[in-house]
Amino acid sequence: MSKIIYTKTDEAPALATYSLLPIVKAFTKSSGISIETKDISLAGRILASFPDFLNEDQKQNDALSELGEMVKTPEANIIKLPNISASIPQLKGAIKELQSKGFALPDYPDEPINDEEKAIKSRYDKIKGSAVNPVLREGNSDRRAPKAVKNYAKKNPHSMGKWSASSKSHVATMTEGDFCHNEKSVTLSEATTVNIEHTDANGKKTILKENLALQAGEIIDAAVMQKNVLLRFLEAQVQDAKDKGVLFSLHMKATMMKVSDPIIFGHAVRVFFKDIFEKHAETFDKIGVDVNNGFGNLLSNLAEVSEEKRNEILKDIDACYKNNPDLAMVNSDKGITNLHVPSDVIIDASMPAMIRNSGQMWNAKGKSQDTKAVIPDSSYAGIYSATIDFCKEHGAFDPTTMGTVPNVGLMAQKAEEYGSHDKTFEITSNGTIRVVDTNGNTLIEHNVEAGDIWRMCQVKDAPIQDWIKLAVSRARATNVPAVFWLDEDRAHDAELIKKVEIYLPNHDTTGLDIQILSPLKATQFTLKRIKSGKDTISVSGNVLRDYLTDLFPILELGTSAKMLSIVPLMNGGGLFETGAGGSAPKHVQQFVEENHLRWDSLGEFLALAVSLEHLSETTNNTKAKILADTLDAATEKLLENKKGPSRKAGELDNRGSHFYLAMYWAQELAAQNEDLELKNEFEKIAKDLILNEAIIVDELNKIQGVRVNIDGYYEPNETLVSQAMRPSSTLNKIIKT
Ligand SMILES: NC(=O)C1=CN([C@@H]2O[C@H](COP(=O)(O)OP(=O)(O)OC[C@H]3O[C@@H](n4cnc5c(N)ncnc54)[C@H](OP(=O)(O)O)[C@@H]3O)[C@@H](O)[C@H]2O)C=CC1
Ligand SMILES: O=C(O)CCC(=O)C(=O)O
Ligand SMILES: [Mg+2]
Repeated sequence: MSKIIYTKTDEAPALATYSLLPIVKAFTKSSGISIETKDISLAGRILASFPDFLNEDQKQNDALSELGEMVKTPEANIIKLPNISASIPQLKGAIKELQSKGFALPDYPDEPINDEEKAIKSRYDKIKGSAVNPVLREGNSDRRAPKAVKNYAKKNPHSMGKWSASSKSHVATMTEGDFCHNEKSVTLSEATTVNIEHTDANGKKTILKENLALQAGEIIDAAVMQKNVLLRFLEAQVQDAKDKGVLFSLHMKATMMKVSDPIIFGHAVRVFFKDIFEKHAETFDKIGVDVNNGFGNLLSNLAEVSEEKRNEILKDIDACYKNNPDLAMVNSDKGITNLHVPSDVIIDASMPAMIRNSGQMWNAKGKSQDTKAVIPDSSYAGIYSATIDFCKEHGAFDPTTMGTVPNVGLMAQKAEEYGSHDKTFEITSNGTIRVVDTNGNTLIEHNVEAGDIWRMCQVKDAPIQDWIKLAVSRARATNVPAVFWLDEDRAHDAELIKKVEIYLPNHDTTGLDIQILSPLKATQFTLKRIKSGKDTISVSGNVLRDYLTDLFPILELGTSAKMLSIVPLMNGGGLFETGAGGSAPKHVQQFVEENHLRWDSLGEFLALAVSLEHLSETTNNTKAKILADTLDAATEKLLENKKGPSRKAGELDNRGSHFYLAMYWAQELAAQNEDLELKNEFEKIAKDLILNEAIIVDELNKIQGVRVNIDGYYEPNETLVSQAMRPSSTLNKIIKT
C-alpha cells in the first residue's frame, strides 16, 4: 500500500476537506493508495500538547512531531493545507472554545507568577505563530502558476483597480536604526557552539542563549531594532498621515515573526493612541493591558474597570480617533481597525491586496482611500514602494497580458528569519549583546538599549546549496531568466552572494540567464518584464519568498490560492502545499452565515496531482501516474468550463466545484486506455455523475442562503461539518467511501 498524508488544518481549507477528501479516497482506493489524515489544526496541536490535563478519551497524538520526523525520510509524501499561525487572541479563542467543550485545559497565563504557570506559557508559546510550516518545510520552496492556470487568468482576468499618477498612497519605512541598517553577518569556517550574552552598563553578564550548535559553512546574522528610533519613526508617520489626509495602515508579519513583530505592533498601537496611554497608564497597568496583542486587548480588558472609568476611557479613545489620521479598517461595519488584532493584517497578503485595489484601503465609512502603508523595518519594504511607484508611472498591471514570476525560495531547516524565534530578545537594560564562540571569540557584537529588539538568524550551508541547485533546475526547465534577489550592501546578503558565487559553477549554466540584483533593482527589472508579458524567476531568501509568492500571484491570478507550491524535501520526500495563501477566515464567516463556501480548492487539486505523480515515481505505482495525469486534465477542464466556486450564495460553491472535479476526473479515467481496470471502474461512475449533474448541482445549491450550525470555529463538530459539506445524497451515493 502506498501512502499519502493529507493534513487536517483550520478554517476554510479544513471545511473544504470534509467535501474533497471522500472524493479523493474513493478515486485512489482501487490503486492501492491509502490517504491518511494527520491533525495539525490549532485545536489539535493544543490538545496534543496538554495530555496531562485531558481524560484518556480526549487525548490526541502529536501529529506535528510525527510529521516533523517523517519529512526527513525519503518516503514522505504529504499534502499540506494552510493552517492558522495563531496570534495570542486566536490562541486564547481556541483555548476558550475547547474549555467550553469539556477539555480541562489551563488558561493562557499572560503574566506567569510561578514555575508551573511559566511551564504552561512556554508550552502554549510553542503552538503560537508559525509553528507548523518551519517544522514541515525540510526543503526549499518551488512556487509557480501552472500554465493552465496562467492561461485561464489571461482569458478570464480578475478585477484590477486603476492606478493614478496622483495617488497619495505610499510606503513608509525606516532609514536608520532598524534591523536592516544594524545587521551584521558572518559565515563560520568551522563548526562551533556559541552563547548569546548580554552585558549591562555595570558589567553584569546574562546568558540569553547557551550552547547553540552551529555547523561549518553556516551563515549567522544578527540585527537590532532600536526602540527609540522606531518610536520617533512611528510618531512622524502618524503626523504625516494626518498632514497628507491618507489612511494610517500598519503591515507586519506578527504571525510568522511571532516574537519580534508583536512587540513592534504594540509600539505602533501605543504611539497611535499616545494620549490615552499617557493619561491612563496606571489603570492599564492594573488591568494588565498588553497591546502587543493589538488594540482589541485594551478594549476587552476594559470590562475590568468601573463603568464610570470605562466611559471616560472610551470618550478619550473617541477623541484619539478624531485627532489622529484615519485608520485603515479591517471591518468598518464592526469598527475593527488595522490595529485591533495583529493577525488581521498580514503583510504578504495585505500589501498586494492594497496594490490590487488602486493602492487604497478601507476607511471607517467603508470607502476606499489612499493609504500610508507603514512597514517599519526597511529590509524588504522597498519592493512594495518600487511596485507602487511602478503602478503610479505605468498604471495598473493587466492580467490578460502580464508575464509570470515563479519563485524559488530558501526556507529549508528553519532558514533565516524562520529560525529566529528562540534567538529574539526584547532587551531589558542598556549594554552590549555578543555572540561568543567556545574559544571566547566574539563573532557579532551590538550596543543595545533597554527596549531594543535584538534578533539572530541562521542558515545552514546544505539548504543554500540545495536552493541554488533548485534555482538552476527551474531556470533550465523553463528557459526563463532567474534573478537572485540579494543586496550586496546588506551584511547577510553579502555572505549569501559569496555562497552563490562558489556553488553556481558546480552546475551547468550554459545558455541560462542568471543574475544577482538587489531587491529594489530586481523588482524594477521584474516589473518591467512582466508588464511586457515576459516571465522571470525570483530566487529569494525566506521572507521575500513569502512576500513575492503572494504579491505576484495576487496581481497575476487574483489570488495565491491557485499556485502550485512544491517543497522538494532534502532527503527525497515530497511536501506538496496547496496554494500559497492562508486559511481565509472571512470565508468561514460567510459559510456560517449563508451556507456558501467560496474557498477555491484549486491549490488542493494541483498539489494532489503532483503528490500522486511523486508517489508513482517512488513506489512504481503506474496507476498513480494515470490518476495524476487524469486529475490534471480534469482540473484544466474545470477551469475551461468555469466551474470554480462563486462568491455568492445560491451559486456553485466549493462543494459544487468538487462535484465537477469528480465528474471530469471520472470522465478522464474512463477515456484513457492505459489501465483497463481503472477504465472499467470509472466508466460507471462517470456515467452516473453526468446523468445526475442537474440533480446534484441543485441539491448543492438550494440549501444555501441560510445560517448553518457547525458548533465551533476552531474545533467544529465533525458530524455537523461533514453533513454540511456533503449535502447531496445523490452525489454521496455515487462516491462510495
Ligand atoms: N501556508 C500556510 O499555512 C499559511 C497560513 N496562513 C494563515 O492563514 C490565516 C489567514 O491569513 P491571511 O493573511 O488573512 O490570508 P488568506 O490567504 O487566508 O486570506 C486572504 C484572502 O485571500 C483570498 N483567498 C485565500 N485563499 C483562498 C482560496 N483558496 N480561495 C479563494 N480565495 C482565497 C480570500 O480573498 P477574498 O476575501 O477576496 O475571498 C481571503 O480573504 C492566518 O492565520 C495566517 O497565519 C497564511 C498564509 C499561508
Ligand atoms: O507560516 C506562516 O505563518 C505563513 C506562511 C506563509 O504565509 C507562506 O508560506 O506563504
Ligand atoms: Mg505567505
